[in-house]
Amino acid sequence: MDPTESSPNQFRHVVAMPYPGRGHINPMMNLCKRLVRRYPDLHVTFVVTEEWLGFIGSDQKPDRIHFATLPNLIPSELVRAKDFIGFIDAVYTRLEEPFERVLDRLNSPPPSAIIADTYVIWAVRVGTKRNIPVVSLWTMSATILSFFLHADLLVSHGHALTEPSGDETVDYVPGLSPTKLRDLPPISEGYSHLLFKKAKLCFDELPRAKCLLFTTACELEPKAIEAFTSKLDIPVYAIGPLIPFEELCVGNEGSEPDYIRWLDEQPVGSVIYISQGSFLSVSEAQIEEIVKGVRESGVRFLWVARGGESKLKEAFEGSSGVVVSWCDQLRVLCHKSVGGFWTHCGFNSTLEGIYSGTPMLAFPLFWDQLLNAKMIVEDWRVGMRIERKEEKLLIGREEIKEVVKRFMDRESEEGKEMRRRACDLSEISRGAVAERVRIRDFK
Ligand SMILES: O=c1ccn([C@@H]2O[C@H](COP(=O)(O)OP(=O)(O)O[C@H]3O[C@H](CO)[C@@H](O)[C@H](O)[C@H]3O)[C@@H](O)[C@H]2O)c(=O)[nH]1
Repeated sequence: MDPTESSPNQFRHVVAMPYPGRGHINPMMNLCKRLVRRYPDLHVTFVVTEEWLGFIGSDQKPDRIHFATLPNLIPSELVRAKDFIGFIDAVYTRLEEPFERVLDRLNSPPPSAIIADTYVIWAVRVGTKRNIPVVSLWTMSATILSFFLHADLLVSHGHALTEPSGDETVDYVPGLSPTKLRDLPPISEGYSHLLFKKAKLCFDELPRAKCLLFTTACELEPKAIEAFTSKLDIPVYAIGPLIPFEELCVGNEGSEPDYIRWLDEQPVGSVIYISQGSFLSVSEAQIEEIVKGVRESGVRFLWVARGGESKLKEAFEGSSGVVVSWCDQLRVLCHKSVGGFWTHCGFNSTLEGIYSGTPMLAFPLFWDQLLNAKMIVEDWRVGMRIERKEEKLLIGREEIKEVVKRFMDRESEEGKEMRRRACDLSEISRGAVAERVRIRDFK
C-alpha cells in the first residue's frame, strides 16, 4: 500500500528527506530499511530527485519503502563537484516548494515524522509549519559536528583570524581529542569558509529539530557524543554504524559479479581496495602518479573509478589488478582477500572500513575527510596516511609505491599491530547494534 492511496487500515508513516548525494542517501536508506524491519506497521516515503530515482530506483528495498520524487531543479549529480556552493544554494532554495507539494499528497495517513538530513535546511521549517516533528540525521562524524558547533572557540584561541600554522594544536573543542589545525577543514578562510557559512545556516536550525541522530556509534566517538548533551537541548542518539551490514548475508544466487569472483581467487589479505568516494576527484596528474605508484608496488588491487574507467584499464594493462566503475563496497571490504582500503575518508567509507576490520590508507580530499583521516590514524590507530606536505603539491609515484608496500606488509610489526587494532575495532563496531532508535522518539 502506497501512502498516497487511501487505506482503511492505519499504519504509521514517516517521510525521509536525504540530502541529494550518495554519502547522504545511503545512510538515510539504511536507516529507513532498519526502521521498517523493526516496525511492521511502518511505511516510509523516501524523497529523492528524479535523477536520483534513476540511480537507485532499481536497488533492492523493502516494499514498505516507497519513493516520491522532486523535479530535477538542482544541478546534476554528475557535475555537482564543479560548483559545490552553487549546488548547495540550489538545494537550499529550489526544493522546498516541491517537497511541500509531495507532503500535500501524503494524506493517508499523514506522516507522523520527517527524517531529514541536517543539510536540508528547510526541513525543520516545513515540519514546524505543518506540526510534523522533524528528526535530523547527521551523516558525518559526531566529532566534526562538535568542531563546527564550537567554531567560535577557534576565534577566541587565535586560530581563526591570523594565518595559523598547521602545526598548532586545537585542544579546546569538546569531544575533539588534540588535533593539529591541518587536520581540520580551514573554516576561517577561502572556499572552506564560504562552505562553512552555508553549513552554519543548517546548524542554526538544529535546536528546533525533535532530536538528532548520528550515523556513528557511541563506542567510536564517546567523547563527542557526550559533548552534545551539554551543547544541544534536544535528545541525541548515536544509532550506528549506519551501514548496510544486514545485506551482507543476502546471497546472489550463484551470479556473483566478476570482481567478487576475481577476489575469490586472490590470496587472503593480499588486495588493496582503492576508492576515492562517490563524487569528488583528485587531479588527473595526481591520478597518474597514483596509478604508476600502485602499479610499481606490485600489490594486487581493486580500483573503483567513477568515469575514466577505460583510460584506467588501459593504464593498468598487464598489472595485477581490476578496475570497476562501481562495486558493492561493504561486501568487497568484508572479502577475505582484501587486506587494505585506500580511502578518501568519506564518513560512510570510514564506518564501513572499521566494521570490516580492514586497515585504511587515508587519502582525504576535503572537509570532514581531513578529520576522519586523523581519527583513523591517530585516535583509532587502524590505518596510515599518505602525507601531503601542501594541499596543492603532487605526491609522486615513488612515495606512493613505498607507502602502498609498507601499508600492505602484513609481516612488519607496524602492519601486525595495525591489523590487530583494526580487528579489535571491528569487534566493537559489530557489537554496537542499533538498538537505540525507537519510533516513539519521533512522536
Ligand atoms: O564503488 C562504490 C563506491 C562507493 N560506494 C558507497 O558510496 C558511499 C560513499 O559514501 P562516503 O564514503 O561517505 O563518501 P562520499 O560520497 O564522498 O561522502 C560525502 O558524504 C559523507 C557523509 O556525509 C562525507 O563524510 C563526505 O566527506 C562527503 O564527500 C559508501 O556508502 C560506499 O559504500 C559503493 O557502494 N560502491
